[in-house]
Amino acid sequence: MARELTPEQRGVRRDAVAELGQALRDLVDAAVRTEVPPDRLAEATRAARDLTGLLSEDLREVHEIASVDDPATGERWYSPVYGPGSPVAPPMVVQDRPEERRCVGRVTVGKQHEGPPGLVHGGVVATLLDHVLARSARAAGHGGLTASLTVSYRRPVHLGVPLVVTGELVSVEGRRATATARVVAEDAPEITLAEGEATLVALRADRASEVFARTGRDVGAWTSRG
Ligand SMILES: CCCCCCCCCC(=O)SCCNC(=O)CCNC(=O)[C@H](O)C(C)(C)COP(=O)(O)OP(=O)(O)OC[C@H]1O[C@@H](n2cnc3c(N)ncnc32)[C@H](O)[C@@H]1OP(=O)(O)O
Repeated sequence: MARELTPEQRGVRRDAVAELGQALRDLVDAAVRTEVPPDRLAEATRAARDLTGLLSEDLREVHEIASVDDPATGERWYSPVYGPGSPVAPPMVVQDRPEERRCVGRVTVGKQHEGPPGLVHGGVVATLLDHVLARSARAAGHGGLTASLTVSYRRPVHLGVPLVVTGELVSVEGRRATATARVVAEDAPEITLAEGEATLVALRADRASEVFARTGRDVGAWTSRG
């Protein structure tokens, strides 16, 4: 069952969700970096279980869209990439530039997303690329699901370094769009650390109704506009 909020209630809730999200990201960072003794870990475990109990007093079913989200535009407050409320999002801050068919993400990746020591996990790099690839197409009016994604890892991507992740819509043919993306360090933009290319396919309206039926909402953002 959808939980409808007035715009004012949604604004208040979004602020609270973002504050909790930041507190939880700080907690996750501390959890993966701590070297406190086992008795302090046990104490933290008890506190974490208490917190889970508090938040579990009212939970959404797994397909239910959050009351702070806007399914028509596709803004997700718990997105694992940019969601202000997500404890696992880096989070990337993304600016849409539809007039340039581009979007630009800024992010600094922390210890919880480490792969090789001191480096960002390759799957996380692919996730960041996937997001700006799909988003550059969406921002230009060609929303779709990622049908294929290729990633080339050119240089190691270090933790704790401000990154710029840029996606660009290259072409559109019917329901199919092609986009390219790259990751650079903010202070060395001429060196490509990783790059990606994706085919995004907009769902036919009848297929979208089927795919998103379990949300119980009208989800328009991944559907063909044609
Ligand atoms: C503001 C917030 C922004 C948020 C951004 C969110 C980013 C998230 C992006 C994702 O991660 S999406 C999640 C991962 N992707 C999926 O779950 C997709 C799963 N796959 C499918 O649902 C279907 O395979 C798909 C919708 C992609 C295609 O099914 P269709 O039945 O619509 O395809 P169809 O066979 O009719 O082909 C339509 C066109 O797409 C092309 N196509 C289909 N699959 C392809 C493929 N794998 N590679 C390349 N092209 C492909 C196909 O050739 C054809 O081209 P043409 O129209 O030119 O003939």
